[in-house]
Amino acid sequence: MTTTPTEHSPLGLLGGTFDPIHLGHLRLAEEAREALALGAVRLIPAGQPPHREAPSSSAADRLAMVRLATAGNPALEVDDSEVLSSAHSYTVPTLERLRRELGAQRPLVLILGADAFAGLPSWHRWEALFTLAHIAVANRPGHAPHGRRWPGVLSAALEAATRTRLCREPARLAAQPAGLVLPFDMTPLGISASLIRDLLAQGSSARYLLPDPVLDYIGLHHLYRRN
Ligand SMILES: Nc1ncnc2c1ncn2[C@@H]1O[C@H](COP(=O)(O)OP(=O)(O)OP(=O)(O)O)[C@@H](O)[C@H]1O
Ligand SMILES: O=C(O)c1ccc[n+]([C@@H]2O[C@H](COP(=O)([O-])O)[C@@H](O)[C@H]2O)c1
Repeated sequence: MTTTPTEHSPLGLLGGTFDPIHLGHLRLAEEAREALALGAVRLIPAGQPPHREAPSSSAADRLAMVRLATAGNPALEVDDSEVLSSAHSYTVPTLERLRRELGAQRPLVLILGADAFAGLPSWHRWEALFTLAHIAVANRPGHAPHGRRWPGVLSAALEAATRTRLCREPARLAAQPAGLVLPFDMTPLGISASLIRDLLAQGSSARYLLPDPVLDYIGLHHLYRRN
């Protein structure tokens, strides 16, 4: 049985550097929304992402591309708070702000690819994430193993934090505001922003890896060219 999402349904949160946004991100948001009966998914472009080099394109360009990619889909919202801030984009303070905005009871679901999930123990105040949101983890080709293969593969700290929270039934996400970890399967897409940046830097086509309006924006603004 499928449930119709309402404004009280769990809200999905998809953070990313989005340098640039691509179809892997959009299918991740769409498939999470559908599989987990989310009311909407809020995309949160990072301003200054921690734990990686500064993005190639500016915050303003990455935000503009996220807006172009999500235009016309009311189920995809854009949160510009991180990208407009000069502070490092740490996820726990962002979730604390969303909790103040949305209240203590609204189920929030942080959506991560398997690679991002595997790196969680290096995040700022990472254990607080579980008190603020559920975490939904999607498979990603070429990255950390997924779901049933987690035991013995995740770091000991992450496995210990996950063990008692592991959940296989999406309907449970709506019954509490935070605290569950749910692996889910999406169409495997071997698309990454770095692949797209590399293709564009060498003058190759990136068409059909990202939405046409985003590719047009990249061309118009001469982004990701080697020179
Ligand atoms: N093809 C994909 N399949 C599943 N998850 C993805 C995919 N691409 C990105 N994600 C997830 O989206 C989130 C944001 O990713 P990010 O903006 O860093 O994109 P990226 O393609 O990984 O970028 P880069 O190649 O620059 O590292 C992360 O949780 C990441 O795991
Ligand atoms: O809070 C942290 O310490 C932290 C460390 C690494 C990544 N994140 C967030 O995870 C999301 C995906 O990061 P990235 O680097 O894969 O684009 C993005 O929203 C980042 O702000 C957050």
